[in-house]
Amino acid sequence: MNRDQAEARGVQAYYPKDMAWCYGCGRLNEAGHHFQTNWEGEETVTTYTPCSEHMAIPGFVYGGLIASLLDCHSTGSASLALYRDQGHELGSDAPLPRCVTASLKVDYLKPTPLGVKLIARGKIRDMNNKKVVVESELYAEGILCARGEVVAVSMPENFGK
Ligand SMILES: CCCCCCCCCCCC(=O)SCCNC(=O)CCNC(=O)[C@H](O)C(C)(C)COP(=O)(O)OP(=O)(O)OC[C@H]1O[C@@H](n2cnc3c(N)ncnc32)[C@H](O)[C@@H]1OP(=O)(O)O
Repeated sequence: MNRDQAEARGVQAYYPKDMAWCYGCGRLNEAGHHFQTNWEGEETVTTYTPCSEHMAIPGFVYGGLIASLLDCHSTGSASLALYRDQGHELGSDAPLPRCVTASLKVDYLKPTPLGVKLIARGKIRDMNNKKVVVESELYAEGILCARGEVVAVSMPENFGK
């Protein structure tokens, strides 16, 4: 895969197979959302168009879907940020940093309409070699509908053990 293809596909296209099953962003999870996150300048961006099954109230998106989008957008952003900090860009051979969610906060500011493209835009607010704080805004048709803050932490070798 070359650099242009990498930018089109997002960081999740590079997660190793055993890490590609997340319901939000795992490319191998057939039932999942397949979110894709990449750089746009100094921001990170993830887009998704919810359909009727993602409904909360007729016409409006379920908040849990928004939280999922901000969650995976942020862990993907954290991987991208640590990777760039290590001097790598998508498409290089070095292994990607693996990040999990330690904390997820969402503020729902306005009802989010169904059936239109949602755009999550993230900024790296704080970072060290094992923790990244990502602040994000979620827009629908140019309207700011939600804000998120995620603390993403490098996945320990003994994760789950
Ligand atoms: C390429 C493949 C990709 C692979 C990607 C995998 C697929 C995508 C995943 C999608 C997202 C998910 O759903 S992930 C699944 C949901 N999340 C989980 O199951 C995580 C469960 N929790 C844990 O395993 C653990 O609590 C960790 C790993 C999150 C933290 O472990 P720890 O042992 O406490 O970490 P520790 O070294 O002490 O802390 C490191 C830094 O993080 C801070 N910190 C720790 N926990 C928190 C917290 N809750 N809120 C705020 N900050 C925290 C500490 O203060 C410290 O900051 P400082 O002193 O350095 O400043």
